[in-house]
Amino acid sequence: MVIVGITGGIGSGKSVISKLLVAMGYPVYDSDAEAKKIMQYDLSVIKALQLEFGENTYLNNQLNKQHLAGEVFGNPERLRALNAIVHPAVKRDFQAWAKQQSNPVVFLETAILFESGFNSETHKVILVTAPLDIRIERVVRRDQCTQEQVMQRIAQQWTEEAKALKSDFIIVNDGQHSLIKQTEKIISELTQ
Ligand SMILES: CC(C)(COP(=O)(O)OP(=O)(O)OC[C@H]1O[C@@H](n2cnc3c(N)ncnc32)[C@H](O)[C@@H]1O)[C@@H](O)C(=O)NCCC(=O)NCCS
Ligand SMILES: Nc1ncnc2c1ncn2[C@@H]1O[C@H](COP(=O)(O)OP(=O)(O)OP(=O)(O)O)[C@@H](O)[C@H]1O
Repeated sequence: MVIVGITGGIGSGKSVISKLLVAMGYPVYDSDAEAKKIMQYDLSVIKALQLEFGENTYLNNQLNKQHLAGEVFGNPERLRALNAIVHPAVKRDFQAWAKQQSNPVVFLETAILFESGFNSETHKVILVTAPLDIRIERVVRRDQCTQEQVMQRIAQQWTEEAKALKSDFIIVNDGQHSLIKQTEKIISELTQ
């Protein structure tokens, strides 16, 4: 089985590529979504988060995302503490998921593949890129948040240049290049 990482900064278009791959029949592990599920049901993770970030980390038993985002995205030390609680559980969950897959090519989508060290799980990496101003504009529209909030997250992520050096394929998602053609070309190389 070939495990292919899909990475790229916030708003680059990873989820769009993942949706294309799912439509083409490939299994994709969505780390953001799975991390949220783990933070909602894994009792040891829940306890550790409450201890570190206070009781209001959960409101009516639901993860208080705004509270956590406010705590960590302007504060690298607090983000490290959050990552140290959540990432090991996500890694275990991904490994269990990968074992259950029968497709010879599967994908792991995460914005922070290299930052988190999850690239140790992958054989190949696809980097999705888009100009910074377009990424910010897309996320502001998608999440109804401010430019500053997007910039805070970008500040916690590697630059595209640093990620490109460690990636095998690059998909340019600037609205000018066909995503389907670029994805199909990569799939044909991966399956050759
Ligand atoms: C703080 C939380 C609750 C905020 O939730 P929210 O719905 O606002 O954001 P969401 O999780 O959908 O992430 C959106 C984007 O933010 C960026 N981002 C999220 N987590 C991180 C992180 N740890 N480091 C850097 N950027 C991050 C990514 O670009 C991601 O795609 C959430 O981001 C979180 O729990 N993060 C820590 C877990 C994590 O690292 N998840 C990502 C992959 S495992
Ligand atoms: N080529 C495009 N043209 C127009 N809109 C786009 C394009 N690519 C992505 N978008 C939109 O931009 C937003 C960000 O894309 P997407 O959610 O795929 O990014 P992401 O890399 O998964 O972000 P995150 O790191 O936050 O999870 C979404 O609302 C998406 O629909």
